[in-house]
Amino acid sequence: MTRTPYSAVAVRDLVKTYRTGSAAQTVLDGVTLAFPGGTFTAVMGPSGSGKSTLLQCAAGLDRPTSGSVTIEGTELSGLDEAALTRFRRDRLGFVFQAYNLVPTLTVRQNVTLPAELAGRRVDDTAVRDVLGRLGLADHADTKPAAMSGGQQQRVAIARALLSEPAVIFADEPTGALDSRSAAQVLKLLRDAVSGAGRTIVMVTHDPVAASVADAVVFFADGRVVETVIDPRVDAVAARMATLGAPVGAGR
Ligand SMILES: Nc1ncnc2c1ncn2[C@@H]1O[C@H](COP(=O)(O)OP(=O)(O)OP(=O)(O)O)[C@@H](O)[C@H]1O
Repeated sequence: MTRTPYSAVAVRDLVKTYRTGSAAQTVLDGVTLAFPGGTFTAVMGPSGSGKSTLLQCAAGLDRPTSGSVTIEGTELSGLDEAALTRFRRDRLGFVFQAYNLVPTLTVRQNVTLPAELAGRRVDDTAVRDVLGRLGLADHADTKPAAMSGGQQQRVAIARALLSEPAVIFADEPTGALDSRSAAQVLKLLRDAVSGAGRTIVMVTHDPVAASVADAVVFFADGRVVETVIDPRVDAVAARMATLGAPVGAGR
């Protein structure tokens, strides 16, 4: 059966303006994008072009100045702060460059924390299954400080996957990793889309990471300049070069 594509995340006419004193900077300048359900999209562009701001607004971590964000049919501007926090916790997963693990908690405690905060029962079998799939079966009782960057990022992915989120937002998830760990992390994200039907939106500077996605959205000066479907590493690198971005920055 062919699945009908739908927009898991849709942003419309998104504008974000920052004011410092009397100066105003428009960081998102009327962005309209749809991220289809069950797909993996990379967002690329020069430093300062607005990628992280887009991700933060699309994920309900920041409010746009104007425009709308709809996730799985829910319009975020209609939610007050408490409802937005609940929505993020229940429906979204996050993976950041800085893994954001709690250092005093074990791997098992870290990955079950969002569910526990949400008052949901955590199924032990599901925890074991996810840790096993991510190659962390022997680390359930380890604390993050005793793990490599690649392992810590896999814990962050396990934490994101355990809540069975509709959408996973990732900001430079491989930015701090060596190429071997980065490849493992990208494969796990790819499998979450191809195997489990998750939707992923990932900001990256790395053409290799972007080539794992189904599509790349290129940003410049707060606007979408191009979308490439089935991206290849060389084509992505070439497009980034024309946008004046240093390719593979941060790696
Ligand atoms: N809270 C804030 N207050 C003021 N300006 C901000 C704030 N957050 C971001 N900016 C500005 O918005 C612009 C876009 O930032 P953003 O982080 O979205 O870019 P980016 O494309 O993700 O960059 P990078 O690739 O370097 O991470 C930058 O000029 C930044 O200084």
